[in-house]
Amino acid sequence: MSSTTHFPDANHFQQQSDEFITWLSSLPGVKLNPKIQIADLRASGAGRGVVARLDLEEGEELFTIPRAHVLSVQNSKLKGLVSHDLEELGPWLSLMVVMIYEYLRGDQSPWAQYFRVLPRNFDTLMFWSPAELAELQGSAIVNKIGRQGAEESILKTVAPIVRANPSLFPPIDGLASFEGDVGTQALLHLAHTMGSLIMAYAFDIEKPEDEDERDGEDGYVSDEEEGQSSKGMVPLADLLNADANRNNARIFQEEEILVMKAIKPIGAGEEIFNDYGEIPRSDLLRRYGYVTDNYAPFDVIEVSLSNICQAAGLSNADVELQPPLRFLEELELLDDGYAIPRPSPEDQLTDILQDELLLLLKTLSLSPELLQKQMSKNKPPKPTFGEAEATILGRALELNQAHYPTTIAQDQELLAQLSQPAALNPADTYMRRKAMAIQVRLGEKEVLQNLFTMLNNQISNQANGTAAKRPANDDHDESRRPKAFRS
Ligand SMILES: C[S@@+](CC[C@H](N)C(=O)[O-])C[C@H]1O[C@@H](n2cnc3c(N)ncnc32)[C@H](O)[C@@H]1O
Repeated sequence: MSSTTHFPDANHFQQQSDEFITWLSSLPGVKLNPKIQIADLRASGAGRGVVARLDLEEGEELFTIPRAHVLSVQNSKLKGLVSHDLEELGPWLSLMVVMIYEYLRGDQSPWAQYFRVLPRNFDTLMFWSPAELAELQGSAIVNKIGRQGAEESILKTVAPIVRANPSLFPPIDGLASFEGDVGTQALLHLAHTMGSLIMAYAFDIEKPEDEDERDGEDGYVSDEEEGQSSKGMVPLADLLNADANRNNARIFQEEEILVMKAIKPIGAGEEIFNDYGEIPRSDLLRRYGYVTDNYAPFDVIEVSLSNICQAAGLSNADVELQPPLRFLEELELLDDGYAIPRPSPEDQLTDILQDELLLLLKTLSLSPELLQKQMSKNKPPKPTFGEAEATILGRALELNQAHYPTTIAQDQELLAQLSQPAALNPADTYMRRKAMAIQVRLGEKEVLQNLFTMLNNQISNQANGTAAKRPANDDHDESRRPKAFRS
């Protein structure tokens, strides 16, 4: 969400938008379609956005920004002023250093007007207090925030450059330097601000032949970032909000320019939306600090390896100690956790369970003799999904569910209370974040509930099938049947 509390000098919000557009229009090569305008969407918690003033046709150009005006490592003069090779830091941290530099230059920066429209406070999970994060208890997202890792990277790579060049990075807020505890905290805060802007606003700037995509990451730095295209802040393009499948515009990266075009007809008064991707609400909250119901179809739950092992009766999930795990690890088919998406009504369980998860469940269901046989062949078993596998998965999901302190009904009631206009004051950070956390955990519990229903159906269908085939004198023990999974 972005309301008044997120922006510097929020009393001059409209004036800043106007000055930003005046500045941007004055830059050589920039083209702005007069049919669009920046809108103040703070009342709906969406900060600034771009709306159509008049009807726009599919394919119509909304604006053009030459690559030279992108706030990036390539375009900032910092790279010529420091002895470090900034690009070696990777796309995230190099842009972070450049943004700290440009921000600290104040009015001297070519992007000064741009910084004035960017928020300074965020609802991304990096900034949540332990009490706020407790509202997400049970969700795997809490383990993906990566604050500690981000701070280690900042202190290891960004801080030495900043501290070695005090004339380029003058300390702020009356500080003597970015050294010592206070200086370090100020630098970390600045770095987190820029890191969060990069996470929620930056584009991957492609070399013309690359693909356009925003990548996944923990903290601000992904493991796979080497060799990626660079990141850049694209003025105006990043004022477009997004709302799942409501996207009606897209950026096209050409040789010298970046062009935002309508990809559908857009009516006068409609908001112009970019596409941030099919992101579960947990991850949307982590990266962008907001949620909307339209992202609910992309919700996922994540079942951990340790819950699956516990559900299968293993005493621990230690790869060295558990032969089925060691076997899969050696085949490079073992993960720490497995995401399961929200099923749509037409999905079968096996449509939505990843192959690696099916394989793990199957392997854990094998008798010691059959496991030994597979191991001697050095081949994974065929990942069929029967009653034994469904039972392990169901138990693992029950363990997942037990981590949430509230029920679906309680969450629904809390959310209804918080949705009352009197209860939701945008200036009340805790309540705003709590409302978003409830939507995330409620969505995950709904996914669990759907999965329990599907598992119960699968188990009873299989049991009925087996019963139909069973001879009349069969002494099958009913008590060994799995109990129905309760949501
Ligand atoms: C790329 S920026 C878009 C411009 C932003 N609204 C602003 O005022 O600076 C992304 C941020 O916009 C906000 N945002 C984007 N789409 C939104 C939506 N549909 N509803 C609420 N907030 C949204 C979130 O705070 C997100 O981190």
